[in-house]
Amino acid sequence: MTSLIEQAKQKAAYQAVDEHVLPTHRVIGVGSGSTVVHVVARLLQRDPELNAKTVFIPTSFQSRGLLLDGGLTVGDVEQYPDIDVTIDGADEVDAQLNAIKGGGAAHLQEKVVAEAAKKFVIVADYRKDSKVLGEQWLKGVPVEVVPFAWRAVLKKLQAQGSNDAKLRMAVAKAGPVVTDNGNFIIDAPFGLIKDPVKCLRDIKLITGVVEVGLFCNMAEVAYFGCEDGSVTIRTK
Ligand SMILES: O=C[C@H](O)[C@H](O)[C@H](O)COP(=O)(O)O
Repeated sequence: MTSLIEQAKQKAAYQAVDEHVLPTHRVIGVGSGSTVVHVVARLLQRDPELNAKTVFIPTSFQSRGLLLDGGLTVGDVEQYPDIDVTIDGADEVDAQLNAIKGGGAAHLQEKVVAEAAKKFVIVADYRKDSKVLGEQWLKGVPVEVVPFAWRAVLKKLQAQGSNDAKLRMAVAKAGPVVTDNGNFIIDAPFGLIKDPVKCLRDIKLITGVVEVGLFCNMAEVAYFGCEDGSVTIRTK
């Protein structure tokens, strides 16, 4: 039995692929996380001849694996800096389509692949749908940092008001989470983030920060799978 949450993720992902991945598209960005599993599943249901003419740009070790396991052709942004559309999950999305991402520590590559796309589409379940960031995602803003700078960055984040900022620790490994890019992650809660652009700028200006998991003014549309089986679409 698929859970309500899994069904919601699947509905949102399938509808977003159906409405935004067009037969004319040749380069598709694919985000990371558990909702994106359904995005790839839907891509694999397309006409195999169409998929054979398309290159898919992953955003993490995880999404690269999903694409390769499906027999799809993968590329990178160095080869394909012009992407037709990128579809990705999110940890939380506000009323203006700003998003927190990086719960899986993949937001650096995700942001590059989203910004390289003509259109950025978010897919999520109902738990991620908020008016203001910080309402439901309480773990904080994921901040990727250069390892040697982590303690200095942590102190700056605390000085910016994130008293509970913490280095993200690994689960099945002693020590910190190490990202696909060889960096560390600090999770920095800021309570309700009423001005995500300012929060993003302030954090990004700390030397040693590689990327911030705040995606502001990037998404054109978000698909939320709801508990009742419907899909809510929010556009800019
Ligand atoms: O780093 C991970 C990504 O930003 C994911 O897209 C985000 O955490 C959402 O993942 P999920 O679909 O598993 O909730």
